[in-house]
Amino acid sequence: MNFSRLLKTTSALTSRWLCSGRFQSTSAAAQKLVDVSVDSKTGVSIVSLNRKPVNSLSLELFKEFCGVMDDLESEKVRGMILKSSCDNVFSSGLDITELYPHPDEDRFHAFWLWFQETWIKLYGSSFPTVAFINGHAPAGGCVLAISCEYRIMLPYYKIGLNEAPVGIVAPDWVVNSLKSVLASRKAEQLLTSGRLLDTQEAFDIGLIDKIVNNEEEALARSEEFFSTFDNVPKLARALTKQQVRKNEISKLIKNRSNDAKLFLNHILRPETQKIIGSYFKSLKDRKK
Ligand SMILES: CCCCC/C=C\C/C=C\CC/C=C/CC(=O)SCCNC(=O)CCNC(=O)[C@H](O)C(C)(C)COP(=O)(O)OP(=O)(O)OC[C@H]1O[C@@H](n2cnc3c(N)ncnc32)[C@H](O)[C@@H]1OP(=O)(O)O
Repeated sequence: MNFSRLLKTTSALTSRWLCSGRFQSTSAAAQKLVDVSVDSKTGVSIVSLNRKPVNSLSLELFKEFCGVMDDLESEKVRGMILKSSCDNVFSSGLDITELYPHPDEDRFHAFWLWFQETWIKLYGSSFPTVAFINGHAPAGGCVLAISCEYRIMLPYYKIGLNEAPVGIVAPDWVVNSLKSVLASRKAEQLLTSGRLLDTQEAFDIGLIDKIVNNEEEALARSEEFFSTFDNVPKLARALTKQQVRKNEISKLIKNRSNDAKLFLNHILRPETQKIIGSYFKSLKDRKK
């Protein structure tokens, strides 16, 4: 089966969840969680995550984001820049309220499948992708950034995969995305320590590609990246990218339901609930 078909193929169980209209709240449908605009100078699409205050990643945001990715694929855009509309935060990662307290099993299953779907569409997109990390990008926020091809970040923010300190093990598709950016040893150090790096440290180890001081510079650096493909036929570029990334994507596509079940079981364990609960409480207490 060719890769484009594989990307569209999913198990019957998975498609039942992805296609069902369940968990579509009317207020969420009315509020735009993902904004899209086009840079008139360059023809590049700018996709801004817009779930205030910190772009925590909910089921509704994932669904809307996947719809945007489908539109960009069919419009055959020149490139995409992923950024945030929230002050100081690119994305604060998975919405912890999807995980705690004791989530509804059906909703969590759907949530996890849409998280996978987001990764598949972003990591496997045919067009070039840049993450403009214009704020903190912990955990799931970092996953979005490393799924893009190129990362540009503002100074003095934090990025990393801080799951281990809260007793969580990242799934292999997340680990492998990180290993597609960093050498295996660096990826292991980052994951096992769960340390969040500041912008300069992230640049020094190669987690990000450029540091910029403002959005104008970010757009200019993104344009330099996109223009490296100007003389490459679009289809050849897309197929080559997908050739490089297809093993990881195929592995997840074949294992989606199982991956979701594994995480559901893990999240529902009383010990995990307890750890996430105290972590969430500490987040809330910080401001008191
Ligand atoms: C923790 C359990 C993890 C379970 C994961 C399971 C499997 C995963 C394995 C790997 C795959 C990748 C998945 C990763 C998991 C995650 O993404 S879990 C989320 C982890 N995120 C974080 O640890 C970041 C937490 N947030 C912060 O550190 C800060 O909020 C910030 C991003 C640095 C911003 O700081 P700022 O001062 O600007 O804002 P506040 O802290 O005041 O936040 C405002 C408001 O928003 C609430 N909030 C923040 N983050 C989240 C979140 N991720 N989910 C839900 N709510 C969040 C915060 O509590 C404040 O609420 P208020 O006090 O009621 O106003």
